[in-house]
Amino acid sequence: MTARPSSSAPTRVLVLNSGSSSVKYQLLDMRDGARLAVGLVERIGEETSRLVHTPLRGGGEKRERTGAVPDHAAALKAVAGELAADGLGLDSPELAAIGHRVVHGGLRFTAPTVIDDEVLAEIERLVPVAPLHNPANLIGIRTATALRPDLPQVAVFDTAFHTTMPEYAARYAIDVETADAHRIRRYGFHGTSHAYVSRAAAELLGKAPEDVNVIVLHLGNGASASAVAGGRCVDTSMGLTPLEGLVMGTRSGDVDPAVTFHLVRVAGMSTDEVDALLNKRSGLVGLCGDNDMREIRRRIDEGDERARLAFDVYVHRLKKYIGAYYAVLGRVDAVVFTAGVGENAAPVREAAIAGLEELGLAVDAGRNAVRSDEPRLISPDHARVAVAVVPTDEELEIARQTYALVVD
Ligand SMILES: Nc1ncnc2c1ncn2[C@@H]1O[C@H](COP(=O)(O)OP(=O)(O)O)[C@@H](O)[C@H]1O
Ligand SMILES: CC(=O)OP(=O)(O)O
Ligand SMILES: [Mg+2]
Repeated sequence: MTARPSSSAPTRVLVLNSGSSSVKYQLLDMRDGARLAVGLVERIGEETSRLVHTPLRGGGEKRERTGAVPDHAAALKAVAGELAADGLGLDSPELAAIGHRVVHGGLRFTAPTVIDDEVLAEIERLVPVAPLHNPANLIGIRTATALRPDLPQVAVFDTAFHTTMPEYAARYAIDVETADAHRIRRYGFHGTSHAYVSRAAAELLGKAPEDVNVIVLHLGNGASASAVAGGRCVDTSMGLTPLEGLVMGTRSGDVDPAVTFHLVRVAGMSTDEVDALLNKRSGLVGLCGDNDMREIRRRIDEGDERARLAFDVYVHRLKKYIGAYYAVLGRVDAVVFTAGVGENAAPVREAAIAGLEELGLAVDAGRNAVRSDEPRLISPDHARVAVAVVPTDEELEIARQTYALVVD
């Protein structure tokens, strides 16, 4: 920990990571970074919502509840109730702040920020460029503020880490005046994860972050790649919104922009319908009906051709970005896999690196098969470029940034 308060000051931080249909949360004690409770509410808005709450201190039992949770506000109230039942409630005087993941911070927010009405208004203004995420983040902030109006509420932005990108990487090749008038540029997302994982990868290599160049592949439901040179992001695959780049669970990633005009002009779809198609009915789910890589692997093992094609499209895109960012960086020290798919799906890692021996990249089958929560190398000994798996921890990183801001 960078900052240490006086012995009587509150030391706990609650982190809320509100996604489009889920809320993940962690309560941490920042004296040592220990997690006191973790949990998630998923499938918010459906009949089959599920809350899983795990207290790690205080002796409470892990609990799972199912049944409709209608919206994010209800989800957060349920979370507050679970924490209170373990004596870890939001009314605790030990709570120093609440840290919120905010997906889009535009050009203005390049660092963690204490939220006031004006910051809230700016996050709201950015809703059109993060339509699946910023509305959920706003509900999280408003609900938490209503429960503890006296506490600092801190926003930690997905976009912040990417603000170091050079202008030629951030700019789209469209008319400059139009782009500037509407603030159209590459912003990039998952930055908290890319920052945390690139630093942890340097540590795994026994080097300072300033001395290493890494390609980070964050493969969760949303997925993005980044090229990080000496600790600074120099390019990333997501753009104005979290729709561009890699193939994702339900999002298309890169498509010819003219696909949109074609669907509007020729297929007669509305703009909102195309938006929903590309964000919610594309990617793995659009290709084969499933967005969970576990299910896709199971279907492939049964000989399912559509699942095979979905996997191949996913891996092909990933391989293209590895090659592109290799070229952008010039020298690569490590290619690092993280998030749900990256940490768990050995066949994705194997297939993405296969055939890249000329680039000094290879995966050792035995190492790749190991399951672990620890950062680890999966490349063979003496490989020119390391290939690694580094579990991400966006919540810990958000807690650290939140706490550092409020104790100073
Ligand atoms: N054991 C596993 N094998 C393959 N894929 C997995 C495994 N566990 C999780 N995943 C994948 O990880 C995805 C979720 O990743 P996660 O990083 O938790 O996403 P998000 O934070 O965007 O909700 C799941 O949809 C699934 O595809
Ligand atoms: C920005 C983004 O895509 O986030 P998530 O992976 O949580 O959907
Ligand atoms: Mg995630």
